[in-house]
Amino acid sequence: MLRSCTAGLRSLWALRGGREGVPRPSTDLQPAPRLFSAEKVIHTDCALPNPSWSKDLKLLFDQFMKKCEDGSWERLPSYRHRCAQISEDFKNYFLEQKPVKEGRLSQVRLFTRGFEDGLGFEYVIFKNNDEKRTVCLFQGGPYLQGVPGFVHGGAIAAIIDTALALCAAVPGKAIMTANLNINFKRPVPLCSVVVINSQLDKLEGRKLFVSCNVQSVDEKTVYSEATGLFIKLDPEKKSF
Ligand SMILES: CCCCC/C=C\C/C=C\CCCCCCCC(=O)SCCNC(=O)CCNC(=O)[C@H](O)C(C)(C)COP(=O)(O)OP(=O)(O)OC[C@H]1O[C@@H](n2cnc3c(N)ncnc32)[C@H](O)[C@@H]1OP(=O)(O)O
Repeated sequence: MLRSCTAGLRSLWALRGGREGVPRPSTDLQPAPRLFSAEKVIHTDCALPNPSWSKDLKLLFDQFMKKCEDGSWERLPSYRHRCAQISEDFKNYFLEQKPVKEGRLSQVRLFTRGFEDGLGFEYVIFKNNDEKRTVCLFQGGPYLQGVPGFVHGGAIAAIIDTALALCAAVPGKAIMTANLNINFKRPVPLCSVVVINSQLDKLEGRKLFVSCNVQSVDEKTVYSEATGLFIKLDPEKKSF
């Protein structure tokens, strides 16, 4: 399975010219890339199928897109580079936030979107606002290997953190992970597809308590279980 995955990815890499910044092939769902002249950054929604997606991932994606039709679920777009609104939300909380030199701004990438198609994190998150839960469909590519043949625990933690953050996210508010607890129960095979079901368990002042499980597509295997605590940042504390 791993061999076919890497062979497919090699031809994909060649197809894409094997270089950074090449936009994904367009699909009906994909918005036209926007080019910001100041930073020359292409904003492409990465939470859409690309040729590296396995049959399982595409099938599940289609099933969830159907659930979106009545408005109960929504697909959350995801961008490799800076998202203006999120930057705006966080800007209010950080004093003189210039951790990255102006010239390197175009290199900044969301960690989980920092790999070429199919090599790292391929995922899409769907949210049900009424039920306060999200479902993340995740395929961990060959660059995420830890123990041979399996996804690195740090990569699993990163995708869990992302899934939980988006479950806890409050529009227009900045939140950060304060605590993340993971029980790794079974190793996740590289290039397989797993489903991360997250839910908001409790809201207590600025604290958002969330939890999730990571399951196989057939729901027979529970790979991990996790809980997270996210804190809404306090504008009064503006001290970072
Ligand atoms: C997260 C982004 C979501 C945005 C989504 C929108 C669009 C999508 C775009 C991209 C998706 C990206 C998703 C990526 C997610 C990645 C998230 C991260 O990894 S964040 C990075 C890791 N986290 C940090 O670096 C945080 C470091 N810590 C802090 O900065 C601070 O500690 C704090 C968490 C900000 C809290 O500090 P603050 O001063 O504001 O709070 P208090 O200390 O006063 O605490 C308030 C309250 O909470 C309790 N608390 C705090 N920490 C803990 C803890 N670790 N365990 C338990 N309880 C804790 C504290 O006791 C207080 O409780 P009470 O009020 O009852 O006294």
